[in-house]
Amino acid sequence: MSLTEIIGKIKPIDQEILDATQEHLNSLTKPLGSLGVLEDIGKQVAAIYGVFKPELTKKKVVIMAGDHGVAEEDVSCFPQEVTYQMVRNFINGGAGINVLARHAGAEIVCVDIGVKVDMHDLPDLVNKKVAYGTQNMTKGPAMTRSEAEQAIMVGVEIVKDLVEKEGITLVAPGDMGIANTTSSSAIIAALSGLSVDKVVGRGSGIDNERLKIKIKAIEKALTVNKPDKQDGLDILAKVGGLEIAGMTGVILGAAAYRIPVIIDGFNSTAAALIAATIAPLSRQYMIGSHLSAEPGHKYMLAYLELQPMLTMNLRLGEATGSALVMSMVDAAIKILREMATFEEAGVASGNS
Ligand SMILES: Cc1cc2ncn([C@H]3O[C@H](COP(=O)(O)O)[C@@H](O)[C@H]3O)c2cc1C
Ligand SMILES: O=C(O)c1cccnc1
Repeated sequence: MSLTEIIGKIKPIDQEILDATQEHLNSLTKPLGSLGVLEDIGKQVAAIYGVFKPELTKKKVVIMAGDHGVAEEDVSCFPQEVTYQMVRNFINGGAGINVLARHAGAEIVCVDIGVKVDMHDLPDLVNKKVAYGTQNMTKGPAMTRSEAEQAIMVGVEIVKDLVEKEGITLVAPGDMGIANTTSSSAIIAALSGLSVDKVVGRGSGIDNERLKIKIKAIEKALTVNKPDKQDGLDILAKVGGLEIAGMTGVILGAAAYRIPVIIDGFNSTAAALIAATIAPLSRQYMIGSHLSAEPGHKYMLAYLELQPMLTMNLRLGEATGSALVMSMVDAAIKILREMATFEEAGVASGNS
């Protein structure tokens, strides 16, 4: 399937189910709207599935791992080897996301979409390598347009298989790629026109001196590549990353195959920005999770009109914030299925 076909497959969520679910929520034993965002999520999820009282979710975290050529500009405080070392950690079950996914009752799949080295000794790692890392975006495009498209399709195909073969009903894309906050900052700067110093942050924890280097690198990448803000694929190819492209594919795949997708922190929201630029309807399938400590994240969420449910100073990525809100999606569904109406419970309803 091509990217154009996938975009064409994305339809609006089911308005009739949305309205019927709203009516059902209004009939439950509570003041109107008093379960707030939980009601919004319940409605959205029902309308995504096109099912009045949906079943509980089968959840999957898809971690995309890729390296960044721009790492050679000294923009991160960790060496690039950490990308593949963390991949090993994901497979062995020891990373933050492994713990939080287990806590949420979700499974994990880890995909090598662009790590600089091969890891043939990890049979559980899904090998979908598009390239051995991106090029240094301060010197030219990070990827070709065709590589970016190929990496998006990796994410799409993975979600398609998970939906069709494993019956998953909820997905969260996660990231691993040293220096990827440099790319994500460039993406929001390119799209919003905000100055780089507003949207940049310390990523994995750089000091003031490196922060200046990082700002310069992003400014240079934008000047050298001149990404077209109307063209999501152009921005992605020029200043994005392979794992960001893979996450964009997971989001577009979720929208095409009609399951909700939880958007995590700075890097997965950068992927969501690209997805929404390429296919605006995909926005209807996104659920916000948390507000990252990375300062540019609030601009991304505002751009997408996504509401973060948690503010916990998380700044890890890997879909850790998404894993934390999975139980809220389950809770929203349980409200739809299990809560009594005024009539059933013999409770007098109010009048406004
Ligand atoms: C051990 C470790 C585990 C991580 N898991 C996610 N990230 C996150 O931090 C990195 C981005 O920060 P920067 O742009 O400053 O390099 C990415 O790998 C991202 O996935 C990690 C980073 C580290 C060091
Ligand atoms: O918010 C995130 O996802 C994030 C922030 C810093 C570093 N890596 C990821």
